[in-house]
Amino acid sequence: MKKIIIATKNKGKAKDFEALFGPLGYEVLTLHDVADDMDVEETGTTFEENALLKATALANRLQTMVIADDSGLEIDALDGRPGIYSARYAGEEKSDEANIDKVLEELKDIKESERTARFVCAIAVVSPTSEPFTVRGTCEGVIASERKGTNGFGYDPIFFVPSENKMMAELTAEEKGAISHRGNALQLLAANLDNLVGKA
Ligand SMILES: O=P(O)(O)OP(=O)(O)OP(=O)(O)OC[C@H]1O[C@@H](n2cnc3c(O)ncnc32)[C@H](O)[C@@H]1O
Ligand SMILES: [Mg+2]
Repeated sequence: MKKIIIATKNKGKAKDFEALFGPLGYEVLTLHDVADDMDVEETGTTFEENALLKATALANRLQTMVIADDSGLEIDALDGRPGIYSARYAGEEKSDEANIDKVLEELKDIKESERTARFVCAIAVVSPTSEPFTVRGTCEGVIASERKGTNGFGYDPIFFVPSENKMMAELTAEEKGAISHRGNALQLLAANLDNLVGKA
């Protein structure tokens, strides 16, 4: 089976990637499988820079092609926050629950029509034999005032997707992949994925 290595430790993200890559015939491996000790500091100022930092560190170590995803939630009423700080918005312990609580508190006086937001996902592809590059996907939505749904991860329980009339956390991984920022970014890669990975 063809393998794709993703420089992530986020199990929710890995599940999203499995739903996206599985049907294309790929087995998904993550940092937990190939370099459990690795922890790359996300010092970039954009999603793209951070995705490149994570992918480059692992590609250098393994000397093979890897991809990384840096993603987050941009809320218009918060001037784009939490943005690249989405994972650690409520503190370094990276708690999805605390992050959601913080966002809901900050938006408590904001009316629904002004709660627009988008998920952003930058995927970096880095290989020892070709130039690194990134693609970006987005997904527009509205921040709800309370949690609903148990699928997905991160901010999915408060992210309402108008096109589906559901919260992101109410979608199956497959349904999410069809409309999500991650799915949209991957669409841009899919055409030349086999060329990038080889047929191994
Ligand atoms: O860096 P890695 O190891 O990949 O894992 P991470 O969780 O730290 O990932 P990021 O640095 O890219 O931060 C992304 C954060 O943005 C949020 N996020 C990204 N994509 C999401 C999605 O599809 N659904 C809900 N929240 C998402 C969530 O809080 C993530 O922790
Ligand atoms: Mg991270």
